[in-house]
Amino acid sequence: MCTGRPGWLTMSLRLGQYKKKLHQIYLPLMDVLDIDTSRQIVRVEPLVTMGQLSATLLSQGWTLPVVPELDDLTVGGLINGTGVETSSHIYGLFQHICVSYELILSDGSVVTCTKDNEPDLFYSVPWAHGTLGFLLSAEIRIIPAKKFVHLQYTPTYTLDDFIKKFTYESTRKDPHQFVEALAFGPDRSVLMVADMTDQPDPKKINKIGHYYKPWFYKHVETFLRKGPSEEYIPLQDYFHRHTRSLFWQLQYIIPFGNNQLFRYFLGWLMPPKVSLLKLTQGETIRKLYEEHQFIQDLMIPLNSLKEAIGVLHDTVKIYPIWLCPFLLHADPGMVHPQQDSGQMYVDVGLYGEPQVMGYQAARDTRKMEAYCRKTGGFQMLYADSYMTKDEFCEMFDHQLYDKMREQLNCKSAFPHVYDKVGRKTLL
Ligand SMILES: Cc1cc2nc3c(=O)[nH]c(=O)nc-3n(C[C@H](O)[C@H](O)[C@H](O)COP(=O)(O)OP(=O)(O)OC[C@H]3O[C@@H](n4cnc5c(N)ncnc54)[C@H](O)[C@@H]3O)c2cc1C
Ligand SMILES: NC(=O)C1=CN([C@@H]2O[C@H](COP(=O)(O)OP(=O)(O)OC[C@H]3O[C@@H](n4cnc5c(N)ncnc54)[C@H](OP(=O)(O)O)[C@@H]3O)[C@@H](O)[C@H]2O)C=CC1
Ligand SMILES: CC(C)=CCC[C@@H](C)[C@H]1CC[C@H]2C3=C(CC[C@]12C)[C@@]1(C)CC[C@H](O)C[C@@H]1CC3
Repeated sequence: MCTGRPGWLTMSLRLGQYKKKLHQIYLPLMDVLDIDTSRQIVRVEPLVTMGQLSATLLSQGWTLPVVPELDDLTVGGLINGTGVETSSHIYGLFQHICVSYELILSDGSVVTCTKDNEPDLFYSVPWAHGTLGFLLSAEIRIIPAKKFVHLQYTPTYTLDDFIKKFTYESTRKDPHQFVEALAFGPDRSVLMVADMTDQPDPKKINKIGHYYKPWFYKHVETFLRKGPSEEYIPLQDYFHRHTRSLFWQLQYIIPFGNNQLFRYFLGWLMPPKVSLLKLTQGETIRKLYEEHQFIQDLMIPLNSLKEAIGVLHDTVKIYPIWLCPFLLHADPGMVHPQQDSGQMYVDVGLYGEPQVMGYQAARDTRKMEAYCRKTGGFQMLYADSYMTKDEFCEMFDHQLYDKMREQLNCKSAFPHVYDKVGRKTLL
């Protein structure tokens, strides 16, 4: 079985060809069920999207501690896959802000698991991609929101200076609420730290969410020339700052999309729905993307970042690179740090056309996957994974997952996670 959500509607690169062979279960569950401000918990159904949830919560003065960026990401996808954002250096991944999951298992029974009640199930759901049961609802933590974020930009001009500042901001004892960086070259980066506030300086307010405003990453790049700066951005605009340009993917789809005239006259049409692009894609465009675009997030220990930037420069040379630190909690499950306590990792996001000569998608992605395993890191599974099953099992800890698959009679009910996300099975 798998969910009946069509592959073109999802925010992953794949079209979900496995769905054709499996029995599809339709789960039209798209409601925000309850906002309990005394417990600071929101209860939601799996098809609730980030755009929908953040708008609902913000109107009441609340927000999720981790708001993954793109509007159409769903709670179900983020729990059964994973989610990360610029507050993750404090709170961890999307799974770490979840308190309970209500699931329907292969035998039709409904169970609610938390870290204290059915902990094995609770810890094995994230990253399992719906191969242990179907999610019916989840309880997620909420925190008070403010109206603006105070965002400070610091350009750096050497890799060493960048690594020093980024590591400091990611690991300091009194951290800023949001930490992010964009690397525009091996030696040119802009570090961004931000905090929520209700008292913006009116002269420094920048409503970056307006359709006619420059794409956010282009705006950030200007600080390499202008030097350090600060501004106040409405919180909702901040949460969805990379949505309008799909990070920097829109430049390949609409190369003139950031042109001032285009933005003023037609900017309100942006971004095109990812689902519409997927639905209308066609085989030629799909192949072009597969062969000429490298879209991957590598989640590696922070102390490997300097080396990783060098390796990525030699292997794919794609800029900007999205850098987002996150705390990997020492919980059981598919991903955990190599030490007994939480460890700071960094999501290294590459979304673009490799600028190296002779790039070959399968060969070079496998090279990056091998490098990722070597550092003790892992790959985000919305993207294409070219690993063999043995390599996949080396990257993701299958101990608890295998135990739960056995215990819950999953083997005849759901495919193995590798068979859902592995590129080889789609060829
Ligand atoms: C574009 C869009 C934006 C949205 N934005 C928001 C938002 O900002 N905030 C928010 O909270 N929600 C939002 N939603 C979700 C919306 O609130 C829900 O879809 C809502 O349930 C729609 O109500 P409806 O009357 O159309 O119900 P329907 O879509 O008809 O039904 C909703 C659910 O209730 C079930 N249901 C219906 N009747 C019964 C019955 N008699 N017994 C048992 N179950 C039943 C259906 O199976 C379905 O699961 C949005 C949805 C869309 C499509
Ligand atoms: N900032 C971020 O963190 C970003 C994250 N992403 C990634 O995008 C993906 C989320 O996209 P989205 O379109 O929301 O999700 P998808 O529909 O792509 O779902 C992702 C996986 O979760 C499973 N799943 C979804 N809902 C349920 C459910 N109710 N019960 C059981 N399994 C379920 C799906 O199973 P099935 O195949 O059976 O449908 C699928 O394997 C995640 O993998 C995430 O990591 C992408 C961009 C940014
Ligand atoms: C911030 C994190 C962790 C990830 C961001 C990933 C996004 C940049 C990609 C997620 C889904 C991707 C898709 C495309 C572009 C890049 C993403 C938005 C396309 C729109 C590219 C054009 C194709 O025709 C369809 C793709 C669908 C998925």
